[in-house]
Amino acid sequence: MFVDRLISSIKSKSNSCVVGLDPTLEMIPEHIRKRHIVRGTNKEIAKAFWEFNKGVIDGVFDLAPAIKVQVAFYELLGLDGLEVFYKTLNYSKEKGLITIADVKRGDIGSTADAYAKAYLRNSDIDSITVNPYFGSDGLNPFIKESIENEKGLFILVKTSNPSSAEIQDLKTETGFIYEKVAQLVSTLEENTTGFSNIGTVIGGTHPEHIKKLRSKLKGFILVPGYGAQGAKAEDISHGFLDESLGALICSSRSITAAYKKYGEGNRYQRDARRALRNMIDDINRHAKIGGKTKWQT
Ligand SMILES: O=C(O)c1cc(=O)[nH]c(=O)n1[C@@H]1O[C@H](COP(=O)(O)O)[C@@H](O)[C@H]1O
Repeated sequence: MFVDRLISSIKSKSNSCVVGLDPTLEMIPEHIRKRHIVRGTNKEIAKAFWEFNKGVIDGVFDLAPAIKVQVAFYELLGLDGLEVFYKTLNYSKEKGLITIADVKRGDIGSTADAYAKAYLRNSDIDSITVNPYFGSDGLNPFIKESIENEKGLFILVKTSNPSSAEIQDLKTETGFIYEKVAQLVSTLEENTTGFSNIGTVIGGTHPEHIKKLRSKLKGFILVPGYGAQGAKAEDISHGFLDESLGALICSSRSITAAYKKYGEGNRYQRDARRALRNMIDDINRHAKIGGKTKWQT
């Protein structure tokens, strides 16, 4: 089961922090840009992204339990970028990391079925993010493929961005829209004992939402927003249950571009590692259960 693999990775690394690999040209250190980019073609930029990603993975794989790769940054470079997307997932798997392909897919049943098969039958992908806006017939193909392939899902419930309230916080007669989504997810999880393979996404920028929903959800909550978007460890702590499990805290730019804060581009691996260590210490200090911190780092 996906969730067993995830928990085992979290326990072996003693933390729940996820590194996001969302490269942009501006993020790539000078020495890597110089090596690959002459004319600025997609092929050249893709080569630079690959060297950068590989370097970050080499710098953090023994600390982080999981990696999240957001597909948009690779789609931007067409086929050359997509090749790097899949190579990055493959290399992360080789390094023993749980992989989250952040693809945020969702559609009518037949199309959702194709999306679900495309990602959940890929052996380098352990889990994906899913958009629930199509309702249960759009979600069912993802559930089916996740069960058949023992993969995980993270379904968007309350996103981290400021305007998420425009739709997700709208009130219906029987509750807020985000609550309806959480309810729908919990019906999909009905028959599970322990943690479910079907998780959710709730932004760390919305601690009250995490607090309100944690006990109603059986899966892990993927919590983006720590670092660049301003979510704090204390905000996120509501996502943890017994044994400091239940939340996966994700940060992308604050880890991969840490060298811009700490020092030189040619030390980006060391600086990504340092930023991740700081994040782990900070999150673990707040992952308290009954006043006790489970993990000492
Ligand atoms: O599903 C996600 O990962 C996600 C959901 C959400 O509500 N907010 C959010 O920021 N994300 C993703 O999390 C990452 C955040 O990146 P940083 O702000 O650089 O840490 C990006 O890949 C976003 O696409």
